[in-house]
Amino acid sequence: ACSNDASKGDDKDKEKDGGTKLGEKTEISFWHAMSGPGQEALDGIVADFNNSQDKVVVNAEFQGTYEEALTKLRSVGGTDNAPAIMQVFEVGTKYMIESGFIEPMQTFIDKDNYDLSQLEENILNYYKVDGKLYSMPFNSSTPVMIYNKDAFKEAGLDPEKAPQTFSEVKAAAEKLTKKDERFGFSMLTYGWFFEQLVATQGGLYVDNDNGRSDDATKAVFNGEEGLRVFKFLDDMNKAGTFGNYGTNWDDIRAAFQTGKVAMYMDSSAGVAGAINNSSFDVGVAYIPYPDEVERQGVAIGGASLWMSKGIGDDKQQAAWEFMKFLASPESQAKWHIGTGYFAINPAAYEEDIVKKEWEKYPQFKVTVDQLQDTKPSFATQGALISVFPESRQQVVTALENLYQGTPPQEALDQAAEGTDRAIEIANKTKKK
Ligand SMILES: O=P(O)(O)OC[C@H](O)CO
Repeated sequence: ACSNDASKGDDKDKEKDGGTKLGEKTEISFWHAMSGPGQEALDGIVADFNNSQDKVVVNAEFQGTYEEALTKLRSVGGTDNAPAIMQVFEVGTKYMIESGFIEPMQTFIDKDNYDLSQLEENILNYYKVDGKLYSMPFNSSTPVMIYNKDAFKEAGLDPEKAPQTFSEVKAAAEKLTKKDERFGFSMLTYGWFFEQLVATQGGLYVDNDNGRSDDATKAVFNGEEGLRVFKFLDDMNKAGTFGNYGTNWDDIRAAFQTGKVAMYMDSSAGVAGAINNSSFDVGVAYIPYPDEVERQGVAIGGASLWMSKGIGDDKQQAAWEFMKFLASPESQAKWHIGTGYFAINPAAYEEDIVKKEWEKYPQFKVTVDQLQDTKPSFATQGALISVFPESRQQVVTALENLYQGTPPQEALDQAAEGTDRAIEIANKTKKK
């Protein structure tokens, strides 16, 4: 929670939550997990909001990665130390809904008659559960494949034509690999990319329509779609064309930007950084898919904003005002060009600053096209599981094991079994 001189000695104005009431002003805290260009852009928009009016002060506080931020939140959720607003990654959605410490966003949407139709439908579809919006979409991304166009030219590949299928990527990776100098392809050891490579084949992650028709009871990502992904990675790893940079985003991004890797998977939120920090031409492409299937598209990634329950009307109203400001076309235009995250409000794409940026960097538009080309289905809607963060960790371990030599099916099955156990425990606890 915040404190400053103006609030000292005025304890009766202190309300519980991450904020303090300062005379006429309501001060609230906003926990987020944005670093790098995301933090810079976010701080700018928060300052815009604070300067745009004199009733509310928002304090943006960085809490580490999505995983770290959620862990911290779990320890203070529902207490006086909880922030008024928290950013939680998309796979925390079901956990948050069931947490008991949030105020559903729908309450404010209904009260305010807020026009949801101004927001991107694909994004709302991800976050709507039983027709209700529990959190406010904010930073939405999809994965993309980013590549070094100069390296393509040098290897005799067409820099304007990125490889699309698994076999095309593998063949390009062969050509791009230079012993002791450069790997052809890489992917962060992160479950999100695996989830997306399964979804683009129309594959489900868990049963019950990806946990959307009923609570999931079982992982199904170890079927043929998941296996194709693990084999794809295994083939390149064995061929020496795959660079393993572990689990840290900064490491893989640095490897790309210093020319040690020619193609890699990133979030669309990594596009601005890749372009600005590389001394070569950067290409952005759709994520690859297996040759034998039809591409289905991608699921929404990123995070949404949640409001704490029990923090008093003033704080909640202040949080709602800020969320509406964030969703405006002006804020979303700044956010999109500063990061590569989508504009959750597509009217932002009509803003001059976006049009100019797209002319200069057509790479940004690829991310929007990929989302708009996506075929809606339970697969591309993304899975809903209360233990998703735990399941992701299982997939990380499976990928690590794969790179160490565990056969693809075996590595995958272990992750599926681990996920099943976590689901079973969660479902039992819920029933009690
Ligand atoms: O890095 P982001 O914000 O694009 O998010 C990626 C994943 O969706 C996080 O769960």
